[in-house]
Amino acid sequence: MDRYTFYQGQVGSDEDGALDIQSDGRVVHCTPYLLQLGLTKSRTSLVWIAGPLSGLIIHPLIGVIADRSRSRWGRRRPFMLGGALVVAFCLLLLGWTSEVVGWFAHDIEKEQKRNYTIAVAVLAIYGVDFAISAVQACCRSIIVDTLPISQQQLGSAWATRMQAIGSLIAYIVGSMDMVTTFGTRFGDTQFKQMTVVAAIFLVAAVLVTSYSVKERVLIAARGADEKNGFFQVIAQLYRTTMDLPPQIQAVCWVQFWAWIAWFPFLFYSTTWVGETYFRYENPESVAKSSDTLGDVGRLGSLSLVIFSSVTFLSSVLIPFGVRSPDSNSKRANFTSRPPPRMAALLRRFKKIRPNLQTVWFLSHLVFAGTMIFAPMARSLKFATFLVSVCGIPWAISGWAPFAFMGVEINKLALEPPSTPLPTATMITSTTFRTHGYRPIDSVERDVEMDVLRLNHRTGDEDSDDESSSGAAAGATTTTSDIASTGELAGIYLGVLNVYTTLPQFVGTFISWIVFSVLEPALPPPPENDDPTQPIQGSRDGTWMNLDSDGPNAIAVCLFIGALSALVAAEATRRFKAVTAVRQLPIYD
Ligand SMILES: OC[C@H]1O[C@H](O[C@H]2O[C@H](CO)[C@@H](O)[C@H](O)[C@H]2O)[C@H](O)[C@@H](O)[C@@H]1O
Repeated sequence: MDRYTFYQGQVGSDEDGALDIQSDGRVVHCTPYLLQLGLTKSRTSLVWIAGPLSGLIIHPLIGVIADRSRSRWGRRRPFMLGGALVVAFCLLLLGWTSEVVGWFAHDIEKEQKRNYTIAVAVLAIYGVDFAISAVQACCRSIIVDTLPISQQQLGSAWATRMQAIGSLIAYIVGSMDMVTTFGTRFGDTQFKQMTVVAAIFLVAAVLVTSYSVKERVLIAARGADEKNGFFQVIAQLYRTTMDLPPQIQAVCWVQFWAWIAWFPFLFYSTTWVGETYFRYENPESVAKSSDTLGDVGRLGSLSLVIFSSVTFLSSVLIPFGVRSPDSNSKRANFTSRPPPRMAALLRRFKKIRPNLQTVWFLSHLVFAGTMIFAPMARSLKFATFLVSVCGIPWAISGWAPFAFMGVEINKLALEPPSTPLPTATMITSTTFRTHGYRPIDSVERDVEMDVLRLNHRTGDEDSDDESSSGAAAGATTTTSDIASTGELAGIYLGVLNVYTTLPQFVGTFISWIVFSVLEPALPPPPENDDPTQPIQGSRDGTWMNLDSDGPNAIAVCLFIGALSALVAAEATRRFKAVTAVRQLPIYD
């Protein structure tokens, strides 16, 4: 990997790491917090629907709006920064909800104050989720926008690495006793301090990215005559979703089936690991424990730490052993000159390296082959082992679809439009680092000189100076050698996110059916009358099925997920069949 990829890939994905700190933290720590504020357990699920809802609505909407944005600060940065500030504000509001409500509502009844506090906390969570979707949409698009096609795979791999680091930091921060370590300067509870850490990480990462990444200013987009109103945006989204290019459609379908597979794993694996221990290995310990729910969580958390570590290691190591989707390019094949003895070995290794489609295909099989054993797990060790192995396919599933989308989206910008469009895409680059932002009128003055050559630049040119670019018009080049414009990155990644979030609703529905059929008599874990006290597990285990001979609903959900992963594998195989490195003519 060269400096360019490292730099752009890493900073372009830094905020993904920060995102994961906040999103993992919210799942592990927010539910007890909301319960403590007095929200009933059944209603917490209505709160967590904010995640998929925002991904379904906000991610694609911001994608389209940012694609069309002609801001002098670039198309993605204003949304990233604005979104990050809203997230930071909402996170702090979430941490200090009781205090904030106390400032505004003095003379009201305790019960009413409690209701206001819950309402503000829930609003803050929705604020976090909706704003984070905007940040997520833009930080994913900026990778597609800025990296050349040949480096899309590496850029996505770095994003996955940063996410994995973010998850690990979240677990470490969450397991530290922060109040004892740092005192009460940043809040008098662990939860408050975690919101401060998450807010600082996110804003810092977005600032670093905004400062470092060269973003292009859009001067006039294809179809620039179209209005930018709400209905036009929705119409464009609808048209694009209904008329996806086949390659992108194929990636979206893989994602759809893969997320039906991942949904039960991501939502229930922690509980499943803990439950396996109490149900099959040591049922007597339920009677001894005064906090079964907490014990289940602790056992599950350990498995998640191992899972995250495996994900991190896989995301660091696996990309070295995988051929890029556009391995024809000079850049994709570039490696620094190794010592002669190593050279032959490396050449042989490069020849046998599988490509990304194969690795993605195998990752679904590994997930399926692992989770198919879930109904047979009878010990904590085996359940933890199964969860840990899934860290490998999880690393690949966070990387492969975005790498393919990055390549395909940028190839699209190079293809001749099927219908003549009113204006050309005109984008010029701008950066904080080298010369700061130019006023928009000066940008407009030199548009014609440098902008129209954008699609002709080769991926090997890092320079800001676009006038030095240009293959001869009419020549033929491989798509991989061409720099990206990411013209429609926002909208296509938004559509991919629709295919990521819809299966989460399907997954919720499947789980609901399975739980209703297999464990209908079980009440939910008991709620606590005193919200300031930790949740107590039931001594007789009534919320947990301790019948070791009966069907295990979570394991069945995981098994269904494994079957869906097999469908995802087949969809990946088909995608592989239609993927071929194309030779595109360069056109003016
Ligand atoms: O429904 C919750 C969220 O689900 C997706 O995000 C999660 O998966 C991503 C990998 O595809 C990962 O990058 C992210 O950190 C996870 O939270 C979806 O992309 C989100 O829009 C949605 O809110």
